[in-house]
Amino acid sequence: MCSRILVLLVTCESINTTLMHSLNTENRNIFVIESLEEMSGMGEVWSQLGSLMASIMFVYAMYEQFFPRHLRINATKYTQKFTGFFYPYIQISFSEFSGERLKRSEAYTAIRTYLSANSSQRVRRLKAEEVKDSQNPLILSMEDNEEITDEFQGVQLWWSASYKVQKTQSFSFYPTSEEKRFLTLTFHKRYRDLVTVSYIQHVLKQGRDIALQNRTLKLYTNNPSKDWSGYKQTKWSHVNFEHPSTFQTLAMDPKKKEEILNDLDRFKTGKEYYAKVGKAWKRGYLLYGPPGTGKSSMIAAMANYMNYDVYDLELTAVKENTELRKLLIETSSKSIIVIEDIDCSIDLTGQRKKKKEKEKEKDEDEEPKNPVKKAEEEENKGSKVTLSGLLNFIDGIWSACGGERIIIFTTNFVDKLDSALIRRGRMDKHIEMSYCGYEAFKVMAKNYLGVDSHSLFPTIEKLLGETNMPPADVAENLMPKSIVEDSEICLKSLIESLEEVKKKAEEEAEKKAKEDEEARLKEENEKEELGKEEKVEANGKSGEEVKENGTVH
Ligand SMILES: Nc1ncnc2c1ncn2[C@@H]1O[C@H](COP(=O)(O)OP(=O)(O)OP(=O)(O)O)[C@@H](O)[C@H]1O
Ligand SMILES: [Mg+2]
Repeated sequence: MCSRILVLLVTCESINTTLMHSLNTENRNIFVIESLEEMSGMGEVWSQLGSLMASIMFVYAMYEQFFPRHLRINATKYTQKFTGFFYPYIQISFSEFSGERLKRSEAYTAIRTYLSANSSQRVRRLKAEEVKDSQNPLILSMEDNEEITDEFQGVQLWWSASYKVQKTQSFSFYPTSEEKRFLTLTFHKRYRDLVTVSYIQHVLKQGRDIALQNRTLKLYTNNPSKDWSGYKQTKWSHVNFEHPSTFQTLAMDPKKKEEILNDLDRFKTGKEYYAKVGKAWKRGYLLYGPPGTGKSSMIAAMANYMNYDVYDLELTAVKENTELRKLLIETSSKSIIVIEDIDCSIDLTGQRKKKKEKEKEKDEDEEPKNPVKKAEEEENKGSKVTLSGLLNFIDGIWSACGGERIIIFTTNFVDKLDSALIRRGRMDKHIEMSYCGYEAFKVMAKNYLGVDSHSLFPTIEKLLGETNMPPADVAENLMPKSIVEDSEICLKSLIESLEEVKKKAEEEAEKKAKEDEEARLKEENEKEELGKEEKVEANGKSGEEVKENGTVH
């Protein structure tokens, strides 16, 4: 008995780590069962065990109390060396906080996420925690002192969660204690290289990927620069991005859709490729087309597909190029930066300038304004972002900070844009969002009405070929207006609208042809008149010449 106590005394420092794990191994179980079989009866076993425990507690308390600290440290050191001979496992611990408890360790968070994805089926005692910014508001992780067995390339590893309580050093009437949580990975020493080189990387990557998958997307918009200083300074405000548009719901030519999806896939997995060719890991899309053709819906579908945040940049609220750069630096990677209606946002063609000048003239003619209001207006007008500033924003040296970003411009009038802005390399892919074709209609009919085919489809196909109706209008017609409306009523309503649009277009075309004809006739008349006048003038001149010379031919 005495020898048992001594052995336990020597190993008591490492009892938490070693014994916990050893008890789970087969050998230890066999040892315990054999020992129990040796004992004559259960009562005897319990009484012996009780006295043994009491002795251990007593000796351990004496040891803690009276053994000098430096000797204890040495004892621990040698104990660990001693147990190292017999204990072939290595342990790595990952603390919850790194440094001076300032920042939560990213590795800890990633591992916890990885384990929570694995633990919910295997562990009996689970802890539910509320998490922010995740699609699953509750995550389940293993309770303290639980253990999960994981397998990697045929090797078994064990994860356990535990904590150490530390008394704070500060003087206080209410002494508090801090819990230092950590996760411990245990594995056989012969797999040291595999675990440290590959397994940990694998766990961290998986954990980050799961977190990315589960996070809620954000929609950011830039604040005016007067809000950038002071307490709670933020350049971007955000809300959760919950747009339901996806590539399934987006009505467009299937081939075009496929092409865009392939392009996005290539971009997402192209980190090495971009590094190899020496390009910043970003891609620009220009979406152009008439209103209501799905440009904004396409952006939302892209964000949902890529699982990227959206930064909706309102250029008119940005005063200078330097502000634009600051905003760019504050964006995170895995994001889509959007500038909608780029032609209206910035002076790209000089038109806005002209408009401004006109406005100014108009203002001058009007009565004098309240000075405060005038100052406010001046401030609002004062966007000095230039084309070169915007070009730098897109592909200047700063744009490479962070990587994995998509920049999207949308416009209704692609011809208005400066060619420097939309050249390949800046806007790598130009996507035309056009009026609703038959293929796009079929997608919408499936989404809105759940029908793949109908006897009215051929009529609609013909009418769509003869008219220009944006998908937004088609969608409006396909939406049942009451609970009793069925698909046939909706399709008929669409046909009516299409016929109306066709009639309107024909009338307009007629009107235009008439106007053109009138203009042509007017021009011809003017030319004729001019010709007549010239003739008269020429005749007059020749008469005067005759008078001057005094001769008649
Ligand atoms: N291609 C499409 N597929 C599915 N729905 C569409 C499509 N285009 C438009 N819609 C519908 O029309 C609505 C308006 O479309 P959206 O805002 O995407 O058009 P837009 O091209 O951005 O217009 P604008 O140029 O005026 O900004 C959407 O909410 C959607 O319901
Ligand atoms: Mg839009």
